[in-house]
Amino acid sequence: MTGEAAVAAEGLVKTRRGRRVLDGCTFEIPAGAVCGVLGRNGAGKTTLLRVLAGLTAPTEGRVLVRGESPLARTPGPAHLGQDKPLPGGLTAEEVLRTGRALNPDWDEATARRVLAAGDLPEGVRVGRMSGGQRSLVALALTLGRRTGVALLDEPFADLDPLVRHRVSGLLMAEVADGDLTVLVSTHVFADLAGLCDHLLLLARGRVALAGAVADIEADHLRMVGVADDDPGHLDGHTVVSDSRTGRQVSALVKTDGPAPPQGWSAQPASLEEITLAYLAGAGNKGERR
Ligand SMILES: Nc1ncnc2c1ncn2[C@@H]1O[C@H](COP(=O)(O)OP(=O)(O)OP(=O)(O)O)[C@@H](O)[C@H]1O
Repeated sequence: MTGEAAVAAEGLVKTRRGRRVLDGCTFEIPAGAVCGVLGRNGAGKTTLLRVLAGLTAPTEGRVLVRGESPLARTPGPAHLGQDKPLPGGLTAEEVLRTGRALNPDWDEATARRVLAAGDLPEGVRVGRMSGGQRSLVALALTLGRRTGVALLDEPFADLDPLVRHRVSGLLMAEVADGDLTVLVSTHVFADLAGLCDHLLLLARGRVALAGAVADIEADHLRMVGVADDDPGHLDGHTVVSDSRTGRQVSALVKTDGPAPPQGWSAQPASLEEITLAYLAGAGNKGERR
């Protein structure tokens, strides 16, 4: 594990009630990346983001955020949890004032840009806001904390489409402008498309796929051909997931060579196709890879 990555994990295990909910995760995310964290329900995304935020310690292995253990960093990385706790009696303005008072490296301009994405009514207390409006205030409070790494757990879940679009644009601008790395978990593929240049896919607490989106796209193909048996490998290409109609097989493969096998056609696969193939493949072919 190099200290140069913005976020890194090595052999990370987290057990809950004796069960390994993170099971040997190793990955590195470079500075300046926007990394989508994907996985099925219960895959371990929230647990991973909480470990990276320093809110809970690894059971085994270690994580580094900007070269340090998040447990040793004060303040820890900016983290937006799914519960988004906020004092219901404060207005958005008062929440930002509190953020400013508590954080020496407070970034008022960014916090205000996030709030402005939602056209919030003035003077309304957080407790009387809609769910989406409250989420936006929580996101403003999180991104106002200039810690270099933002860990966002389903930040878009209850934002309307226009606010999602604006917040995505704002995140990309923040990353392009400065020294920020973002990890963002979501179940909605459309939230990630265009926003993320890196991907971390978790399946049952393990890293199923990680890396730069461009590399992942370059490394996978959709191959179609005829086969009698389920293909585990196609001339060295590793089958991630396949489906069959009669004898015709359509396989999503991690390509290890330039040419498809004789009689098979190959075409590029979209990131969504690749991700879905890994999610499907992890359920029934995990041992084969
Ligand atoms: N405090 C806890 N005590 C016991 N088990 C827990 C606890 N927190 C999480 N888990 C378990 O850890 C596993 C991973 O949970 P986690 O919330 O990290 O998944 P997730 O990928 O974020 O899921 P979702 O997409 O549904 O939010 C689940 O099986 C969950 O039941």
